[in-house]
Amino acid sequence: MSFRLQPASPARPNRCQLFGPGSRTALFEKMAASAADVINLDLEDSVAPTDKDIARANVIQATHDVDWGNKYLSVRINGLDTPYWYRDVVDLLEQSSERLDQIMIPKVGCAADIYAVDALVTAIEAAKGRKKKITFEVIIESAAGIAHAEEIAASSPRLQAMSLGAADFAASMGMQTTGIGGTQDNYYMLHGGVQHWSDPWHWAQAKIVAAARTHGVLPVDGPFGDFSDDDGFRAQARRSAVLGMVGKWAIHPKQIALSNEVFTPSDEQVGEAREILAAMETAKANGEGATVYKGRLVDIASIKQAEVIVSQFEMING
Ligand SMILES: CCC(=O)SCCNC(=O)CCNC(=O)[C@H](O)C(C)(C)COP(=O)(O)OP(=O)(O)OC[C@H]1O[C@@H](n2cnc3c(N)ncnc32)[C@H](O)[C@@H]1OP(=O)(O)O
Ligand SMILES: O=CC(=O)O
Ligand SMILES: [Mg+2]
Repeated sequence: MSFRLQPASPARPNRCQLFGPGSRTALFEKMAASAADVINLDLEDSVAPTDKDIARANVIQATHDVDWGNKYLSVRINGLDTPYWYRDVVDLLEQSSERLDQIMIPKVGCAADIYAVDALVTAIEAAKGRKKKITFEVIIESAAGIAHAEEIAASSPRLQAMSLGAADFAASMGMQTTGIGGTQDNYYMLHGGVQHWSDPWHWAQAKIVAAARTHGVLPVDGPFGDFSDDDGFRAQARRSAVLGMVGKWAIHPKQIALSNEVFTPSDEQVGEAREILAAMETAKANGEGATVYKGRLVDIASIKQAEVIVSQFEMING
């Protein structure tokens, strides 16, 4: 381990982030009643330019009127390349209730983007005497964003989560696809004349996980567009979970249960992790750093691996 210890990530469940357009107020109560851990009310790409003002007003009103229960409540503002974002921040910070937890900043390309939003948020919080410090989450969804993922992850103590936005990412990278996440037909290797599909999102996810974990930020997988494809969603989410991501977006309510299922360690995983911890307790009592569990090596690193699973499970189950 480096002299500088890896900071802990925020200890709150983030298995599913449910999105809904700020212009569709009829969805707000349904979102609040859902089983998602995080709610993302959107002012950005699911809202038409003509509806930006009304969506902003709706979302602010909903921070006062809707009972969001124990949800982590986040609002996605517009990108810093638009004329809308400053008004989003000013109105949200001046007019929303203290129920607002977080702002999601899309299309982040460098640490200075976060600095600019942080400066504005900090000034308004002070001016309005807001008691709760708003947290940030970012979307990495451009070539610049992925190139600068680490400096972005380090950019502000407000930053809690970093998502991969597969749709804008694909566009920015010039990827030849209209798919939002998931298997891409043309991304395969040939072996003995047989096609083997690979995962074009993998390297970006891995880069986000490393950047986020280095700075104590939660890495999150973004949208999976085909909400008719439960198995495809599950497969993508399972790969993300194995890579170290803590959750995934839902762009339709039917994806919530799938996400919660994948990002909650199963009884079997937790049972095995606890057995490994017990095996290592016995090893320690015997003065050993390594031992055998079910025919395989476990050692002091295995304790940390097992603790990841047990602590995820315990955090989710209170
Ligand atoms: C891709 C890049 C990104 O930026 S993704 C993030 C931004 N996008 C979004 O926020 C889109 C979020 N999703 C939606 O707007 C809708 O779910 C879309 C995909 C348009 C589908 O809506 P709709 O045609 O109403 O779906 P449906 O008839 O199958 O709905 C079934 C029941 O579920 C409800 N529902 C729908 N969407 C949500 C939602 N996001 N949150 C909570 N509830 C939702 C519908 O109202 C419907 O309810 P009911 O059964 O009639 O009571
Ligand atoms: O904002 C999300 C995306 O996939 O683009
Ligand atoms: Mg996007």
